[in-house]
Amino acid sequence: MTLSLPVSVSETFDPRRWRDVDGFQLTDITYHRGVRREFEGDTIVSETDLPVVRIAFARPEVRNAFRPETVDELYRVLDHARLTPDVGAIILTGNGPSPKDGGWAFCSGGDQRIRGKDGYRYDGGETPDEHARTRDTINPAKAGRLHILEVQRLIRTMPKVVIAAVSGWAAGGGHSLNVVCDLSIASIEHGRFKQTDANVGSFDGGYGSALLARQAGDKRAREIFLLAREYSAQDAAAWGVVNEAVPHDQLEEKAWEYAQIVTSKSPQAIRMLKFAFNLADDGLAGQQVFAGEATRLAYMTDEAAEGRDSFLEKRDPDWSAFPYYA
Ligand SMILES: CC(C)(COP(=O)(O)OP(=O)(O)OC[C@H]1O[C@@H](n2cnc3c(N)ncnc32)[C@H](O)[C@@H]1OP(=O)(O)O)[C@@H](O)C(=O)NCCC(=O)NCCSC(=O)c1cc(O)c2ccccc2c1O
Repeated sequence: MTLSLPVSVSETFDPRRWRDVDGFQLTDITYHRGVRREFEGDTIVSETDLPVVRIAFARPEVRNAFRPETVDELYRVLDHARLTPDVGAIILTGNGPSPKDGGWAFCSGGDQRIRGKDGYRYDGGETPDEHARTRDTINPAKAGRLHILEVQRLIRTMPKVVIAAVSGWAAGGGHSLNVVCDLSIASIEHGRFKQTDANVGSFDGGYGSALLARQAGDKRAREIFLLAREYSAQDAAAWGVVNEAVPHDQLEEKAWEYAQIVTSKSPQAIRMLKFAFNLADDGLAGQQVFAGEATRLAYMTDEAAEGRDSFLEKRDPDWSAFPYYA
């Protein structure tokens, strides 16, 4: 098999670092697996998978706004990453720039052109030009969707670290996505933040606002939502909404570095830490996720094996080897 570099999907994308992930028909999202390649001259002689994937919004013409199809694809690839046992870190970013005006975006939230009364609508239009799609071409038989919230929950509860690389605008539901990621890096030149929900009659009253208050403090979070003013990547770093602001041409390099560091650590320790950070804010749902990992750890002990074996062997369990620790 001849090995080759993937097609470039963004000015920030380094094809030498990534391979396409097979088996997906994607239009609104791109999905790549990190690799280490060895070359002989220009020829790739070997390719080894690394424990990181890159997932990106691919609608730069509309500042990477999401429609239901985008959310479906995003959920599918995130869940694939979650289920891939040798992947430990996910970089979430926005491809760009826009071919229309050169603007950059991480994600500008729900696509307002296809917002119905009950949520965002699948496009039932026949037109091949997706940018000509309007509310008039919406298939009324399809239910309105707000399922970006399901994506938020998946990011929050997956036992892997999700790193936002904010390549441009993080607005509305895109702002909330950055908030819910575990770690964030923003482009100094193009990273811009604005929580526009109240401008368009929307409100993320869940993670998007509550976690923001955790990160930036209550008054600042109220300011961000209630005044809906633009703020910079440097402000975002100073306020705790991102971990670092870096030059645009180093954005994905820095995200890659974070991913390499995270995946050099103990997978068990990383998932226990992520779930421990979530636990208090996520209430019983957070306790359930954390406790699930504790159960997995317990299953690995001889004590738990004795419980299972005694049942299967139809005998009383012998707990004598297992002390009541103080
Ligand atoms: C993001 C901007 C501040 C960028 O401004 P800029 O001046 O750089 O660019 P333009 O405004 O000229 O945009 C270029 C081009 O893109 C189109 N576009 C941008 N954003 C969207 C969008 N969200 N939907 C549709 N189209 C968009 C824009 O119209 C231009 O197209 P042309 O054809 O004219 O070239 C600025 O663009 C902006 O403010 N965008 C809107 C941000 C916004 O309000 N987003 C929605 C917030 S609500 C939301 O996301 C949301 C979704 C959910 O599913 C929820 C579920 C449950 C609870 C809450 C939810 C929620 O809040």
